[in-house]
Amino acid sequence: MANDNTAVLLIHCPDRPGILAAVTDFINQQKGNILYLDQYVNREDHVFFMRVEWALDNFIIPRDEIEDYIDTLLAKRYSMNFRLYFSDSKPRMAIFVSKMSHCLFDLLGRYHAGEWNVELPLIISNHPDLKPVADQFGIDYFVFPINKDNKAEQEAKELELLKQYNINFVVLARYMQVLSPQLIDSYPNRIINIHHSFLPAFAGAKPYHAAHERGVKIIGATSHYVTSDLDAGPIIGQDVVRVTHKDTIESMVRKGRDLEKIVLSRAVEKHIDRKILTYQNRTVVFD
Ligand SMILES: Nc1nc2c(c(=O)[nH]1)N[C@@H](CN(C=O)c1ccc(C(=O)N[C@@H](CCC(=O)O)C(=O)O)cc1)CN2
Repeated sequence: MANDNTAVLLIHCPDRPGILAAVTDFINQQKGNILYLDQYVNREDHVFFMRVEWALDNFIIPRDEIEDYIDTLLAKRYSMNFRLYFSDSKPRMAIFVSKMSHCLFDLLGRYHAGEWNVELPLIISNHPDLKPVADQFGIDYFVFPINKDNKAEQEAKELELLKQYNINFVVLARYMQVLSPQLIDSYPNRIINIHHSFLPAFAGAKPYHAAHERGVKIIGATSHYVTSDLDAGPIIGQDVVRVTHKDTIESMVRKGRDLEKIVLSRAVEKHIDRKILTYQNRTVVFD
C-alpha cells in the first residue's frame, strides 16, 4: 500500500475512439500524477472498461468536487458508468462464517498482518463455535441461528447490524446458509462467496461428495459475487488441483481447503483494491 492519498476511477461505457485520451488528459490537466492505468475493450459487446489511479497531492480540483467534474466532463459525454474511490477511505468489511474456520483464519491472518487497506470490525455467524477465534483478534462476533422459520427475521437483524457497523462489503467465509434477496439487494456485487467447487460444476452444499461420486480428476474452488441465484453470481477467481482414484472425500476436502483459502483471499484483495468491474453477470479483474 504505497501512496495513501490517491483516487481510483473505475469506468465502463460503450467503446469509441478517444476515451482513454479524454480521461488521462482530464487527470493530467488537473495536475494529477497517474500511478496505475489498465483498460480492456470487449469487442463482442463493444464495451470499454478502465481503471485509473492517480496521486491527489497536487490535484487542482477539491476532493469533494471531483465526482461532479467527472460526471460533467466525461461521463455525460461518453455515457460512462463510473465509480470513484479514495485510498484514505478504507472500506469496512464484515465476515459471515458457520463452523469451518480455515477461510476465517486466513482472512484474519492477512488483515492482522496489514496486507489490506481495509477495516474489519464485525463477524457474523449462525453458530457460536468460532467466537473464541474472533476474540483472539479482538473483533465483535454476533450469532444469529438460522432455520427456515426464522431466516427472514434473523436476516433483518443481520442487515441492521451491518448498517450499524457501516459495513461496505461482506465476505462469506464458508457460510453455509443461502442468503435471501433482502440481504443481497442491500449489497449488490458487494457480497463475496467462496464456493468449494470449480463452478459451474457441482453447485450446492456438498460439491466434494458429488465430485468424488463422479470420479473427477480435478477439483477446484470459485470466488464469486453473490446473487439470488445460488452459486451463479459473477465469478471473480478460480483455481484447481489434480486428484486421482486414490483420493477419498476426506482427502479432497483437505486439498480443497487450501484452494478455498487462497481463492477467497485473492478475491477479497482485488475487491479492496478496486480492481473488479462487473458486467452482465461476468467480471473484468484488473492485474
Ligand atoms: N443467495 C446466495 N446465498 C449464498 C450463496 C449464493 O451463491 N447465493 N452461496 C452460499 C455458499 N454455498 C456454496 O458456496 C452454499 C451454502 C449453503 C447451501 C445450502 O443449501 N444450505 C442449506 C442449509 C445447510 C445447513 O443448514 O447446513 C440452506 O440454506 O437451506 C448451498 C450453498 C452462501 N449463501
